[in-house]
Amino acid sequence: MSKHRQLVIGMFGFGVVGEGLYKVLKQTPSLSASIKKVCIKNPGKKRNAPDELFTTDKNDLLEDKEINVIVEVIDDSVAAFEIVKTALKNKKEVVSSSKKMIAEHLQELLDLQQKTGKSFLYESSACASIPAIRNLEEYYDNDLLHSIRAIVNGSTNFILTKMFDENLGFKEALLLAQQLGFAESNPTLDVEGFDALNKWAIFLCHAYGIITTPDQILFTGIQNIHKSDAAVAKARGQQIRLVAQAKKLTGGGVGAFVLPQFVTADNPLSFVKNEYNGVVIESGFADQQFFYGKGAGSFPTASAVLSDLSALRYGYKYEYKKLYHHEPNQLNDDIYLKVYVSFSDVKNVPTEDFEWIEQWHAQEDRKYLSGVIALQKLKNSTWWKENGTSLILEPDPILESIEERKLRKKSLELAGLL
Ligand SMILES: NC(=O)C1=CN([C@@H]2O[C@H](COP(=O)(O)OP(=O)(O)OC[C@H]3O[C@@H](n4cnc5c(N)ncnc54)[C@H](OP(=O)(O)O)[C@@H]3O)[C@@H](O)[C@H]2O)C=CC1
Ligand SMILES: N[C@@H](CC=O)C(=O)O
Repeated sequence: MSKHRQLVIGMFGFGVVGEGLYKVLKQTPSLSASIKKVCIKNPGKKRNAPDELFTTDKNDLLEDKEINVIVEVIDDSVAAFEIVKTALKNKKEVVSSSKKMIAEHLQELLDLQQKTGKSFLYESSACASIPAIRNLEEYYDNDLLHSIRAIVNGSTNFILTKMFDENLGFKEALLLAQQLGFAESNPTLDVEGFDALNKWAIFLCHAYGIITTPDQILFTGIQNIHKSDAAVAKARGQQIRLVAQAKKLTGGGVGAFVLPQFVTADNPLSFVKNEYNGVVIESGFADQQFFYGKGAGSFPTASAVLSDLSALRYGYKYEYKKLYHHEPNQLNDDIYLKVYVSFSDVKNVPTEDFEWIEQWHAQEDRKYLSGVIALQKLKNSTWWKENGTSLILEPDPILESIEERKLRKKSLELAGLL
């Protein structure tokens, strides 16, 4: 693709992101990109654009030879995959925001890119305005990426901020997130952690060359966080955030999960509020780096789509360097997690599953404990998301081995001190 190539865009979707891109493109004439046609679902809706721009026939875009780029920003992951597949097969470049679709079809999408040789870019799909994917792909093109911790869902971060900093109720906060265009059409995807999980599957591919499906990663959302948990966080001088985490393990592989976590005041994620996202990277020689920006909303998301369009003019493609040019990593679930669990009845908590329990607290109607449990045990059970039980990771939650602690315990027992 030459530097001066005109981008003729066929866009699917004219909602929060699509309309945002339409407005943003109008203000960016230097890009030499124009939207020729927009395919939407409901023809009866009033649109802030000329009627003749719209169609409900996908072939008006997919079969139009003049259209060389398809922008797919719809809220239906099944239809989105069909659109992207056909567009690539029809030799069009594609830009997409649909993280659910991408995470669920990563391998097929990789194969299609190899087969068709066409670009498929999706910077806006994870952390919206933060250029995280391209940085992981290009800048951290080595094996020194020790860990990534990130807030990748704007809606849940917005809800936590409104509830715990501004005393709004959960429903009120969620409604606001919906009205502001941050939440998914099905907000359960945000609240119960699916959206963060999908984004994390995309990050794992670009950071570590791991191709996984969302069902292989331990996760939950913010649905079970209780008022008493917020009180505990406050008393400790900490914040609760929904954190996605991945860490290269000394024994090999990468430990990864998406769970609520207590973050200490010195953790950069503690000041990420509202719909903002944040990504903390620990790497070999640079030590710690922090990326921060809006993770949801019309213009912030459109800005990332715009950047992908701009990259297309220069023929940019993801090379999936960690996957194709390095030894790809594997997920490794053989780790232990330091967890806080709050509950109303201890019979709902299998305390025998814990390696050890460090703290017990019994308040009037709500109790909590802090202890260490194997990640596998959480993955193979559901007690920690049922019966109003709330599980939150402690700060710095990963233990790669518990052997040392076990040995210490054994020697204390032998010395008669336990
Ligand atoms: N909102 C955000 O902050 C962000 C959203 N995303 C992702 O971007 C995508 C779009 O999100 P958003 O704009 O918020 O969603 P909206 O619900 O605001 O808009 C969805 C749009 O998709 C259209 N649509 C749905 N199904 C079809 C179909 N089969 N063919 C053509 N058009 C269709 C709808 O048409 P109609 O108007 O006729 O109903 C609507 O215009 C989603 O995948 C979302 O996860 C990614 C990052 C941030
Ligand atoms: N629903 C998503 C939108 C952006 O990806 C979020 O809240 O982060």
